[in-house]
Amino acid sequence: MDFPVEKLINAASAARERAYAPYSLFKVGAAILTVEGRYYTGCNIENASYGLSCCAERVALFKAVSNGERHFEAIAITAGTDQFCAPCGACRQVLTEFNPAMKVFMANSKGEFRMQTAAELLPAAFALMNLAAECAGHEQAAGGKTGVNIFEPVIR
Ligand SMILES: O=c1ccn([C@H]2C[C@H](O)[C@@H](CO)O2)c(=O)[nH]1
Repeated sequence: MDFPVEKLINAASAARERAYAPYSLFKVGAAILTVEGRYYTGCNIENASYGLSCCAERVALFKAVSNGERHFEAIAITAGTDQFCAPCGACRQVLTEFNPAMKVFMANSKGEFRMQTAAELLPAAFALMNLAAECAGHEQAAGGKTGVNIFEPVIR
């Protein structure tokens, strides 16, 4: 490992302290690391309208993307429990969008972890290429003027 996993897990643990989880009382923290070595953290943020709650992983990733980041190396997740905290299906999809090879460190309260890549956690993910046929139709309808190259990944 060419980066300190402990540091990433510690950042996730610190972010967890700021979780807003008055409904589930289940606090989660996440920390995502860019390929250039920058860290962004997130915690889960719940809502009285339960379904609007957002997971720690997506908060961390969206903070990073909105700050101009697109290239991610790894993410750590902890719920401060004995179990290694695994990302939910929605978060797996969102992580995979930016890097299927992203290392996902699922940590427990002791700082121990299990690691799998985003692609291992979400095989056969829905992706940009699945939109290709549909996008091609739009491109044709627009007379080839949408400027969207559907055959180039958006993020690389
Ligand atoms: O990986 C996970 C799993 C769950 N949660 C949040 C969603 C909800 O606020 C609470 C209970 O599911 O934990 C996360 O933030 N990340």
